[in-house]
Amino acid sequence: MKHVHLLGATGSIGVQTLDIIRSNPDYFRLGSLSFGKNVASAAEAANEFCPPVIGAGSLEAARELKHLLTYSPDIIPGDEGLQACARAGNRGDVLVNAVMGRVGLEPTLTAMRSGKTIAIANKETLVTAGHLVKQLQLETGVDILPVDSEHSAIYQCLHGKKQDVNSLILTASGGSFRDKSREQLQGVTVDEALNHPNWSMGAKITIDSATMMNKGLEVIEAHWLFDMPYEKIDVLLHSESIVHSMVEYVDGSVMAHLGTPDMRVPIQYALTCPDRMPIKGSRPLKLWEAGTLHFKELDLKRYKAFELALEAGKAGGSMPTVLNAANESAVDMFLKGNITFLEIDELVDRALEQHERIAEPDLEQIIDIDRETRIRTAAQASG
Ligand SMILES: NC(=O)C1=CN([C@@H]2O[C@H](COP(=O)(O)OP(=O)(O)OC[C@H]3O[C@@H](n4cnc5c(N)ncnc54)[C@H](OP(=O)(O)O)[C@@H]3O)[C@@H](O)[C@H]2O)C=CC1
Ligand SMILES: CC(=O)[C@@H](O)[C@H](O)COP(=O)(O)O
Ligand SMILES: [Mn+2]
Repeated sequence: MKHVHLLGATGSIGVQTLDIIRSNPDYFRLGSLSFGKNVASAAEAANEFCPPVIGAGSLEAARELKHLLTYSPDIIPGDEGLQACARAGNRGDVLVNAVMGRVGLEPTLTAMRSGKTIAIANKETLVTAGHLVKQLQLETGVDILPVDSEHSAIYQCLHGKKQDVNSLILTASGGSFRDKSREQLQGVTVDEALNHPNWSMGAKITIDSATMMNKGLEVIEAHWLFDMPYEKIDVLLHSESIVHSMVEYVDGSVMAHLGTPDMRVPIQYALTCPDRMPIKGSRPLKLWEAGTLHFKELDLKRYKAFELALEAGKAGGSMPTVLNAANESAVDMFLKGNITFLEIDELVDRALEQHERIAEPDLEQIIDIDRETRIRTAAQASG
């Protein structure tokens, strides 16, 4: 029996993780869950799985939840709630980090210190402080397993090997505006941006896919997860999202991972690997139904956010922290209708330009830089 602790249980990845736990009651038990604001969904999940520890986004959410529960778990509000989930249970348990944003950083570090395996969907944590996560992984020896579809694909293609690799090739769908030129992005709406061609995901990552920031964040994520220099990480446009990513080896062989776009596959693999289990309701890939698969080189001028992310990743130090904080802040403002789609890139660009790079920021510095960048980005948008 594997005990799973789930950060972000009410989100897109969280709900699909619960689906896997529900389908395999003999293999998995929920040790704790966290949620932000969605009290109704959290109550439903809690009453079904009865985890003894629950992290709530706020005191108000914690109070509301208590009235809806049919049992009496420990309910801890605020960031301390995420930390309580990260500490709950025993060494060897798994923490599925499916919370959105850099708020996932501290609980990841706490869960690692408490000896948990980390199944990480929360890419913002690795972008913000990849070097700290990596350092702690060396100290604790815990496993960090990818949930993000591209990274799960690469993990499976690498098959435990790191040598003899020419390059990691991440595929990118192109997002909701892939058929538009940069000029045509003037005046696009939030609803249009949220209309991803292949995946149904949370709002923030869907906007990141539309700007192509998502792929930039994923390159940085791959750098840390697979210990791979940026020169050996490529991105290829692939409109069908069937080839989830590839590894090219020194003899020219290319290993690819294929499947229908269904996040339950990488989520479950992170929980069962190296074993595999069937997934109820998941459609196996029929290549003849898919027909032709398309691949195209990425135009950096079209996807400015991707270029900014790549530069920040290569510059290292505190630059990726700034990239992520400015992007989270800008995407939030776009979703609220306060800035235009094209202003997202502009605000991230400005934040990076204004920042004086720190080579090896510690946790305290990272938290400060993250906070200051968000404040500055919001001020610049309204100024
Ligand atoms: N969705 C997908 O298919 C994929 C997602 N990812 C990554 O996984 C992560 C989650 O994405 P996704 O599931 O789409 O996101 P969602 O927006 O659907 O869900 C986010 C979850 O995090 C919670 N949350 C958000 N902000 C806070 C906060 N400040 N404090 C506590 N909890 C919070 C939300 O709670 P509530 O809703 O209750 O407010 C919700 O449970 C992201 O990092 C994303 O990049 C990676 C690959 C694919
Ligand atoms: C499902 C998943 O892993 C997302 O990160 C997905 O990759 C987004 O698609 P694109 O960023 O390629 O549009
Ligand atoms: Mn992805």
